[in-house]
Amino acid sequence: MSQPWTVVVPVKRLTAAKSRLRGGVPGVPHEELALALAADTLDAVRACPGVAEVRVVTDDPRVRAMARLAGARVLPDPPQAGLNAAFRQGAAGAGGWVAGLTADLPALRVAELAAALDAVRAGPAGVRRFVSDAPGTGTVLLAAPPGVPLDPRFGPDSAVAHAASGARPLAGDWPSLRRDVDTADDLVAAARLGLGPRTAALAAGCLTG
Ligand SMILES: Nc1nc2c(ncn2[C@@H]2O[C@H](COP(=O)(O)OP(=O)(O)OP(=O)(O)O)[C@@H](O)[C@H]2O)c(=O)[nH]1
Ligand SMILES: C=C(OP(=O)(O)O)C(=O)O
Repeated sequence: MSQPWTVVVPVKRLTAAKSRLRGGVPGVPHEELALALAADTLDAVRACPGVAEVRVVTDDPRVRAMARLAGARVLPDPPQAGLNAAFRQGAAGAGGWVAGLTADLPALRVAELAAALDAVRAGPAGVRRFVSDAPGTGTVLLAAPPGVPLDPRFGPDSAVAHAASGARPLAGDWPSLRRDVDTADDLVAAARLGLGPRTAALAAGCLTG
């Protein structure tokens, strides 16, 4: 069997996470919602064939507990260093195939993640690959083959930044993987695809649109 994947999932402190979503879903406590988005994302990653290890990088005690229950290994955030440093921390020493995934994919289908990871393996040797988000400007997944540093460039316009750094986009039809949730409208779009159980239990009845 070919080498399995390590998937790195950074999660911001819940008090600061998903600030663009804050107040966007009336009646739903914001930190519970941010936690549910991450929990549903992690459940899909854990269930994905070929994923041997999930590493959650966080400083948040509730996220830490949730991630451990979900079977992930938890690493601390490098102090004040931000998202790309969190990805680097998580990827350090992984050895084999490594993917970085955002934690805001509550509609994520296991089969779509598996298909994306398979497409990375089937592609050109030695090349980093990424999956852009639904609008095409951001990144939801960045993957590196064994021996190639992940070299994350997440942040504003990260699709362009990843391409400029030599990573190549993956073109698959993976709506649930590309549906990251930054705003209330994004959550409505994710609900149309089908939310994971944690997010659905909290928010499904509170969404309009
Ligand atoms: N560990 C860690 N994770 C981060 C950090 N910044 C962002 N993330 C995570 O990276 C992923 C993508 O980030 P964003 O989509 O910008 O999420 P966010 O920063 O919570 O959202 P906004 O506050 O609205 O920008 C999410 O899973 C965040 O939880 C960080 O400094 N440390
Ligand atoms: C973190 C990213 O963006 P957003 O916050 O828009 O999801 C990104 O796409 O790299």
